[in-house]
Formats: sequence, C-alpha cells, structure tokens
Amino acid sequence: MKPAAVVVGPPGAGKTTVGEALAAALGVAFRDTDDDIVAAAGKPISDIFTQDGEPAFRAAEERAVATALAEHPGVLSLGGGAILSRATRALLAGHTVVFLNVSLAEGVRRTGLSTARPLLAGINPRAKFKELLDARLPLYREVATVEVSTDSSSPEEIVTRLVGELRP
Ligand SMILES: Nc1ncnc2c1ncn2[C@@H]1O[C@H](COP(=O)(O)OP(=O)(O)OP(=O)(O)O)[C@@H](O)[C@H]1O
Ligand SMILES: O=C(O)C1=C[C@@H](O)[C@@H](O)[C@H](O)C1
Ligand SMILES: [Mg+2]
Repeated sequence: MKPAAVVVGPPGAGKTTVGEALAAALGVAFRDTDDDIVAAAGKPISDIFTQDGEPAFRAAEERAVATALAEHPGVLSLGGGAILSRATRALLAGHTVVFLNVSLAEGVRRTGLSTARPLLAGINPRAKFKELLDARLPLYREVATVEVSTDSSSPEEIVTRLVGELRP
C-alpha cells in the first residue's frame, strides 16, 4: 500500500510540522524517515554525520526511504536531502509527493535556532542553505506532484489547502 502523501523539501520547510498535522487531518499515521534512520543507528543524525560520514548517512537514508515507501500507508516525510539520490527519485514516480517550498530568508530564520542539522552547523549557514536550495530545487520539482510555498502560510492553512488538493 502506498503512502497517502510523501512530503519533501528543504530543512525548515515544515516537513515534520505540516506532515504530522496533515496525517492528523487525514486520520492516518505519520512517519519520518529521519526518525527511522536514528532508530536503526541508535544515535542522532549529527553523530552519524560526524562518526560515519555523509555517504554512510545517505546510504542508510536510501534504505529507509525504500522500506517506508513500501510499507507505510499514511503520511511520510523524507529527510531534506533524500531526493539527492537518483534511486530514491525513481522510486517516488507514481506517488503523491508534496513539495513544501521555503525561501532562503525564511528557511535560514526557521533553522537558525537549532544545532541539530549537521549540514547547517558551519560558520556560514546562510551560504550553505543557498547552496542546498540551488542544487535541490530542480530535484524537489522533479519528484513533486504538488508544490506549496510555506513562507506566508501557517501550518494549519497549508494543511487545509493540501487536504483539498489531495482528495481523490
Ligand atoms: N508554515 C510555517 N510557518 C511558520 N513556521 C513554520 C512553518 N512550518 C514550520 N515552521 C517552523 O519551522 C521550524 C522547522 O519546522 P520543521 O521541523 O517541521 O521542518 P522540517 O522540514 O521537518 O526540517 P528538517 O528538514 O530539519 O527535518 C519549526 O520551528 C516549525 O515550528
Ligand atoms: O537537508 C539535508 O541534507 C538533511 C536534512 C535533515 O532532514 C536530515 O536528513 C539531515 O540532517 C540531512
Ligand atoms: Mg523534520
């Protein structure tokens, strides 16, 4: 059984916040592949990056996404960089994929207070965020069936819109 919706987008776009609220509105379970990876590794994502390296994290992420796509019928949020994998993008064909988009300024503002994102933990998080957006925007759009700008809508407003758009 396929997920009711797969949620993708950059860090801070609201994949977890909106994904959880969308699942509640649809009356289905929520799952986040970042949580699956942490549970399987037994350590936080920041430790996986520093101890095992990003390639090991990306390999674990490919496996986690493939497993969750095959077995989760609810709302599934992917990690921000999951779409970097060509194999993952191919697996997403035929799924309902929601791209939550966020601007550079708002994405930096939303992620600025957290140290839990290893890719943005360097000395210039704004430059890193810009680099991520530039490289990934075409990839999010390649897999998306619905795109929503989240800059000036609350999570509740976004969920209301999505529930309308996802109705069969
Ligand atoms: N539409 C929104 N408007 C304002 N703030 C928001 C919105 N969506 C999410 N936020 C806030 O932005 C922050 C990041 O949200 P969230 O953790 O859901 O993003 P994410 O896409 O899951 O990020 P990550 O890729 O790091 O997992 C949180 O503090 C959340 O409350
Ligand atoms: O944007 C990214 O590459 C990441 C986003 C997070 O969801 C985590 O998957 C991890 O921190 C990497
Ligand atoms: Mg999240």
